[in-house]
Formats: sequence, C-alpha cells, structure tokens
Amino acid sequence: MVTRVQVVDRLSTRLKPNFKCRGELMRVIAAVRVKVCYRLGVCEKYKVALFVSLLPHSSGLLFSPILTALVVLLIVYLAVNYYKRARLLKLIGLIPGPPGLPLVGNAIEVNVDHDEIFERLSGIRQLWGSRLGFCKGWLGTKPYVFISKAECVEPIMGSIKHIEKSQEYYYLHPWLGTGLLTSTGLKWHKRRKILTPAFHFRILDDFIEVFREQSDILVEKLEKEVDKDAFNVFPYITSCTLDVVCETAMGYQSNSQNDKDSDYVKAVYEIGSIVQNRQAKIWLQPDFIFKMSSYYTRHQECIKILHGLSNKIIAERKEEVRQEKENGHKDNAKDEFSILGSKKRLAFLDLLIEASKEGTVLSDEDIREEVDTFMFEGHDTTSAGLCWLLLLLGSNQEVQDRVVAELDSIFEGSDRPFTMKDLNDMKYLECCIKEALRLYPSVPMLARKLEEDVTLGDFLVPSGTTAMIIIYALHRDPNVFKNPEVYNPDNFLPENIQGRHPYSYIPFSAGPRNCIGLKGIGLKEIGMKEIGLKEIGSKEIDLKGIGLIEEIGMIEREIFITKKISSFKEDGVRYVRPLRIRQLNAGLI
Ligand code: HEM
Repeated sequence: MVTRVQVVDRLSTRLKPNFKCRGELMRVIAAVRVKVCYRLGVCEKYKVALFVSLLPHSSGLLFSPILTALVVLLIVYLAVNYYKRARLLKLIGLIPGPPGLPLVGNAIEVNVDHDEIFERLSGIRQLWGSRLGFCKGWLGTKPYVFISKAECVEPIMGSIKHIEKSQEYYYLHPWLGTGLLTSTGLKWHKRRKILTPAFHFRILDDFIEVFREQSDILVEKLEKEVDKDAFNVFPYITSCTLDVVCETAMGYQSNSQNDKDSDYVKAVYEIGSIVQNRQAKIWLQPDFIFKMSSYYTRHQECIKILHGLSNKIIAERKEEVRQEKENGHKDNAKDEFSILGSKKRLAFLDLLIEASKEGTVLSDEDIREEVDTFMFEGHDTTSAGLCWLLLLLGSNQEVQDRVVAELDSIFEGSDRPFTMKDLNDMKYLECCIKEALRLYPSVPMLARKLEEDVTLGDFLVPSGTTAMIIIYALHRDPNVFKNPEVYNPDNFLPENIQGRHPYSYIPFSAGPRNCIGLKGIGLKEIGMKEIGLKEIGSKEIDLKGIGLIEEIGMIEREIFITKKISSFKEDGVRYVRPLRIRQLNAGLI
C-alpha cells in the first residue's frame, strides 16, 4: 500500500505539464482519481479531490471544489463580519460622544493613573451625555456606551440576556477564577443557585459576634490617634473589614488590624492596584505584553500568596470537618446551616464545603474561586462605604445628632452589645448609610457586554458594545434627587422613596446579577461598624477637633482624619468640618 505522501508526490509529477484548457485539466484529475482510488483502496471522492487541491499548481487555472468552498466560506465570513462591523460603526456613530482616533479611539484621553480615570470617564459622560443620559466612547477598537439615567439602565441591568461581564473583569480571573462575580452563562446560574441560600438572613446571627469583636479592636486603634496629627482612616477601616471578611468567609483570623505587614493583606492591596492599571492601560491588556511588564512578577507573587492561603485554609477546614464527622458529630437537623452539629461559628467556607457534596457539586478549585470572590467583594465595598459614611457624618452635624438620638432611644443608656433587632430598629442610620452609598457608591461603575441590541431612547446600541453604567452619576440625577450633591438621608425616608424609578438608585447593582450580599450583609456590616465607632463615645474618648479630609475621587480612597476644621479646597484637597462622635448618654464631646 502506498502512503499518502507518495501518492501526492506521484500526482504532482503527473500534473506538472501546463494545461491548455480547463477540460484537459479535468480529464487529468478524473484519471488521477481512478488511479488513486485504486492504489489507496479507498473510493471517497473528497479525499482524492483534497489531494489534488493540495498539489503544486502547474497552472493558475487549477480548479478544486474544496478550495473553492473554503474561499467562499472565507468570503462569507469576512462579509458577515464586515457587515456587522459596518453596522456597529454606523449605529455607534449616531450616538453622541467624543471623537476618537483610528485604532486607539479615546484611549489617549483615559491614559492616566487609575485614580484619575474615574474623573475622566465621568467628565466624558457629563460633557456628551447629560441630556440623553448616555454617550459613547472608544477604547481602542472596542465601543462603549456610558450610561447614567435610570430609564436607560433598566433595559440592560434588568434583563437576564445581559449578564455577560465585560472584558474589564477578565483581569480578575487569575485571582478570582470564574467565581460568582466573574462567571457567566450556565456556570453563573448554577453557582448563584447554590450560593443564594448561604445568604439567608440567619447567617448574620453567626456573624454579629465577629462584627462586635472586630469593631472593638477598631475603636482601640482609633483611640490612639485621637488628638494627634492628621491620619488616614482608610487603612484602619479596611483592615477591620478584611479581618471581618476573612473570619466570616474562611473562618480564618487574618489579624490584619494588629499586623499591618501581613503578606496576605499586602497582596490583596497590590493585586487590586495591578488589576486597575491593566483595566485602564490598553497596552497592558494583551497577556503576552503584560507578562513582559514590570507588574507581572509582583502579580504572580500576589496570586501565589492569595491562593496559597485559600488552598491551605480549605484543606485544613475540610480535614477538620471530616474528623469531626468521624468523631460522631451528627448534622443538626434543626439548623440548616449547621454542618458540624456544634455551636461553632460557621464560616461561609463551611457552607461551601457542605454544598460541594464531597467534590461532586463543587471541586476544591470551585470552592477557592468563591472564597476568593467573597474576600474581594466583601471587604472592599464595605470599607469604602463606611469611610464615606464617616466623612459625611463628620461633615453634617445635624444628621449626626439624629443618629445619636436614634441610638440613644434604642440603647437607653445601656452599653449592652447590639443585637440584630437593634440593627433592624435603626431606621434613620439605615437612611444615612443609603444616602452615603448614593453620593459615594462603593462600586462607582460597572460594565456589561451587550449580547443583543438594546434600544436606548431613539438610539439602537448594537450587540458587542460594552455598556458602562456610571452609578456615581446615576445617583446624582437632579430629576430624581433634589439637590443631588447634598448629603440628605431624608431622601430615603419611606415617604420620599415613593414613585422613584427602581433603577435610579443601585449601589448593589440591580436585576438578576445584583449583589448577593445585598442589604443583608453589606448594609448591616456598615451599620455594625458604625455602632462600634459610636462606642468610642461611650468610652469617653475625646475626639473633639478631629476632622476629615476627602482627598481623592472614587477609586483610590483615602480619607484623612485631621484637626483641620474649615471647609474649603486647597491644592485639590477638600477640607471638611470635624468628625464628632457622641457619647451614648451625653452631648457632643
Ligand atoms: C456596601 C456593601 C456592598 C456593596 C455596595 C456591594 C455592591 C455590589 C455590586 C455593585 C455588585 C455588582 C458588581 C458587578 O456587576 O460588577 C456586587 C456583586 C456581588 N457582591 Fe456585593 N456589595 C457589597 C457587599 C458585599 C458583601 C458583604 C458580599 C459578600 C460577603 C458581596 C458579594 C458580592 C458577590 C458575590 C457579587 C457577585 C454577584 C453575581 O454576579 O451574581 N457584596 N456587589
């Protein structure tokens, strides 16, 4: 039996002479086909045709049905793509927005450090989209629409069709994998279904003790800064939220409030900053370029630290669960979250181990993805929210007085630990938190890749566009919130929220892909820490003269507590009035 290579060799020799006409060529091919079928012992015509099409052309007229089909397919593919791209360009072109340069679009305008990008994007939206509530922009060859009007947010966020996260989230994959925040399609649906029960309100009962312990430590730390020079309150709050989330998510005490040099804590910060840089700088986006950049080595070190710890904790916890089960602890049927049958505080990880059904539903890697996701989503959002709340309470004496009056009415002079019921009774504090999240949403913008065309007003936004929802601007729509720049918790009194568009206030996102922690944990966690801070007052610490400086925009948050007391702008820094935290029973200290 001859080999295929030999057949091709022989055929090419035979076909070497130039053909005078197509008929002659076809006759040769037919003859060759017979011979090849005979020699190879096969008779599939397509194989012969393929051999013939592979032969070196002795004439420019060589004809092959396969080659023709391939060329036709290629032309159709190119034509469809050309049509799609032309349609996209035409439709996007109709939407108002800044003119972009070929290939780079508006990338040069946003080629700034990540703390300034937010300002630039908001600026573009304000300049071009104030009236319509949306405008377009180009990052490289990728089209974006920046949206900040409730009516335009709804068709996207409210639809199950647009749950695909945009390219910006891809840079989180090395750390978070495709956990709940970053996954899409079937995987997301499945995970969301598994994880939703974990956020049952009863889980908060287990967590309340962690909040109390950690806010006590926070108070102790802040005490030391009283009456000293200006200091940035952000690291204190973030360490506290990180400790809370480490313990509630993994059952692990990261102790970052006491150990600022913790490798894990440093890695969380650094990777966040690297990811933001990648999102903004288009040349860092292709993997092969990123791998050559100075960021990459540190990025990999961070991943090693972050995954190393999660893997270690998961393995240890699984082993503990196994041993406790072996030692005869039976599942407590009365408590749907109790897997150990003991009174031990359950971490989110325990619930995942339970849900994993010994690896059949969730593998160890799946568990790690989710634990890492909750570490990331659970600490950054709440710490930003709490810092802004402090700033706003510090700057609004009257609001602060009302918060204190409400707490006084609940605690009636007692310094007993707070309970879930207390938290539910703090209606005005809840309005204050909501209003803080309105002015300074912890997630100031989010993005979706449109899977289908969407109609916004008189415009059709084509599929393939990235919809960037600028929550920060949405929350400042003067048609929804009177005096939108003013901190006014009354905006959230029941009588004032009547008739408000449901998509006009979305700090936790909205629709099927909203925050799974939502009010349940996010708001309560902020509330609990706020109470913790209020206990500074109950311990009679003199915070008189302490003020706050808001120094930045929304992305890189630094809030300084300082002795400066006026309210003016200097060197881009806005000084505000002092933060005063009142005692439980007394007036202002
Ligand atoms: C003030 C506190 C919080 C705020 C403002 C907040 C805000 C948000 C927002 C805006 C999203 C949507 C993100 C996007 O689509 O890109 C989101 C998603 C998410 N959040 Fe939160 N969050 C908070 C607290 C928490 C907490 C405490 C947890 C967990 C312990 C959490 C877990 C998640 C998860 C897992 C997702 C992804 C949900 C999904 O895609 O199905 N969040 N959050």
